[in-house]
Amino acid sequence: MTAILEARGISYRYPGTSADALHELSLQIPMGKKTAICGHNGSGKSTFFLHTIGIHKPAKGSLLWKGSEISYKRESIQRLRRQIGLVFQDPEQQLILNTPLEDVSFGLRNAGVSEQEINERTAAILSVMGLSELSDTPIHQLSLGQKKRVALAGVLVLEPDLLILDEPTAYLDRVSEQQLIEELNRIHSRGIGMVMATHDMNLAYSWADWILVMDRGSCVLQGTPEYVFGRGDQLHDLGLELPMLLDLWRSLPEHVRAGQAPPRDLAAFKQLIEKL
Ligand SMILES: Nc1ncnc2c1ncn2[C@@H]1O[C@H](COP(=O)(O)OP(=O)(O)OP(=O)(O)O)[C@@H](O)[C@H]1O
Repeated sequence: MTAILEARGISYRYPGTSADALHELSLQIPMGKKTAICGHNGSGKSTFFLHTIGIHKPAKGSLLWKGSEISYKRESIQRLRRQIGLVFQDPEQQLILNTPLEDVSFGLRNAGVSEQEINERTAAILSVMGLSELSDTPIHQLSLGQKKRVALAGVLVLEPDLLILDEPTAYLDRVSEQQLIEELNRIHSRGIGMVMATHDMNLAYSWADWILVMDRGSCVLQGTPEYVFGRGDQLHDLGLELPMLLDLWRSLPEHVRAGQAPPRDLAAFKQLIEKL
């Protein structure tokens, strides 16, 4: 497996606290895959993400981007931020201007792109994200799902090599979640690697092709969904549930499961049941 991003034994403690938020964290984000980072509240997912774009600097250990150690010098962090796009959990932290059009074009303007290209790229991404009709609507009038889309558009317009999403489906209803996942899959099919932090084990199971599990600032499990979710007892001890589909699958009689891989989505599961 080739890693696009790798943490080697990084530790970090927030000023004024008495415990490490990241503790000798080592993990690998594979190139071009859809990676889910799971772990309960406070396990260090967001803190790790903030290290990847240089908002925090590890007290110990190193981070490697495409095989080279990240130096925390100003120019290299600026370069890194053009290649790694981080979408925060709370869009309010990300959106700074008044309308989707202004906000999405801001990053391009900052990067010194010509006005004509800014207009073209902004219009294209707003259209892809279904936001064209809202492009001049004041951001404070948008729904949370719409704001999340604007934040994602603002990152995507910069054409990052790796997209990092912190709990992108948090507080979205099922329909908005489904739309967002379909959009992410379309983006992934254009060759952009993705990392998503999520508490939702059902989503991690159906969406990701690589899973990392964090606990108390360390990565305690990493591998394919089959490998990680095959360790139900360990997940249980970490306070994480097995995905519902896998649980249901395991309750089917053995002769039904024999020689078959567990279905990863509801449609595949329904097909299997219909055959019974
Ligand atoms: N600004 C901060 N100041 C002090 N401690 C912090 C700060 N942000 C996070 N922490 C602590 O660092 C640890 C890791 O938190 P972090 O937000 O990275 O976890 P997380 O896995 O992203 O959690 P969640 O799933 O709730 O978003 C927690 O113990 C948290 O209390």
